[in-house]
Amino acid sequence: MTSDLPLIAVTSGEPAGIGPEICLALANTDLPARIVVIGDRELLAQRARLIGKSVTGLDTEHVPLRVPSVAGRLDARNAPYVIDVINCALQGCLDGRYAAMVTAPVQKSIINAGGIPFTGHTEYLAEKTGTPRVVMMLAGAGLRVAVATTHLALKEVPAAITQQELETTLRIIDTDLRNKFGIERPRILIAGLNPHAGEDGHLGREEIEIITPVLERLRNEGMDLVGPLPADTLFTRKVLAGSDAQLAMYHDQGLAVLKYAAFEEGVNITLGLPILRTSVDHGTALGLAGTGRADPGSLFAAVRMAIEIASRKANAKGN
Ligand SMILES: NC(=O)C1=CN([C@@H]2O[C@H](COP(=O)(O)OP(=O)(O)OC[C@H]3O[C@@H](n4cnc5c(N)ncnc54)[C@H](O)[C@@H]3O)[C@@H](O)[C@H]2O)C=CC1
Ligand SMILES: NCC(=O)COP(=O)(O)O
Repeated sequence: MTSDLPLIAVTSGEPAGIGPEICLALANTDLPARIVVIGDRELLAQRARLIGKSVTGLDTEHVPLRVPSVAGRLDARNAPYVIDVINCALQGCLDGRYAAMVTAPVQKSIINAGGIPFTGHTEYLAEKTGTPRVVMMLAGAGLRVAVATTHLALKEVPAAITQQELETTLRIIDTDLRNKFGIERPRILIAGLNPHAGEDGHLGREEIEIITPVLERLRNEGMDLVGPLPADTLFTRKVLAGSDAQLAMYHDQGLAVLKYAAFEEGVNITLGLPILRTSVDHGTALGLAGTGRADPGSLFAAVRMAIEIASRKANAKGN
């Protein structure tokens, strides 16, 4: 029955990017959900005409652009529009109208240029929902790569990895792998921060002073944690075998591997939020906007993951 299907909001993202046109691929799909694309209806129709597609069969919730948008050309005057779209989906999730929100990419720099401080959906949704700590995790090609720090200048990373932050991060990953992914006792591999995981303290002491004490504490509580492991070999097939997730210490340490292995099907999920949010793994690809050549594979994977988790949650409630 149609009414039993989860209602999923998809934000169309930066209007000048590929977000609006990859959302068009969600029209008339046979996915087990009702999909609602949030964005400016005329923008979606215009982008459809540009790439020879149609908006017929696409359910939408209209949020008006501030100024008309041209594919590939950023305009800071539309920064509040991008935020309106995210807020609309978030409010729908908080009200219980939407089972999940799936986000198309935004251009972080132009939101800031528009006068709105913004580092990413991850941090924005955490702040708006009053969640002190969330975790970014990207999944694809059999990997689930979480990061201990998100959008941070590299020189600020070591100071951000404290025992308390790391412990909270691992607890969130463990809890969400159980609750969202149905993994009974997740095995998590943890990367070191320094080359060779610090080489016994000769190449940095974060492994000895921060990471190892946290892992020992949480192992004593029963968590299945392996590490700290040298990051350069953590992602080799033999080391990965049997693991359910991998924790990198910073953005590019983990996400470069994930994107190499699974760019066309990668899904970004924010763990620890009171609502369910998944996302594409790619950015706004301005150079492709309006060409019709953008691959919607990651968006479909993000929608599928949202449906699976929402359905698992609904079934657990029903039991
Ligand atoms: N979830 C989000 O909102 C995300 C936003 N971004 C933002 O996107 C902007 C651009 O970031 P970049 O680093 O240039 O990464 P990007 O992912 O936009 O582009 C990297 C390369 O991948 C290609 N590409 C990206 N998506 C594609 C698709 N669906 N099909 C075919 N080819 C695709 C692009 O043409 C480019 O060659 C930045 O402002 C960044 O912050 C980046 C990642 C995620
Ligand atoms: N590289 C992943 C990324 O930048 C995603 O950011 P967010 O907007 O999901 O926080």
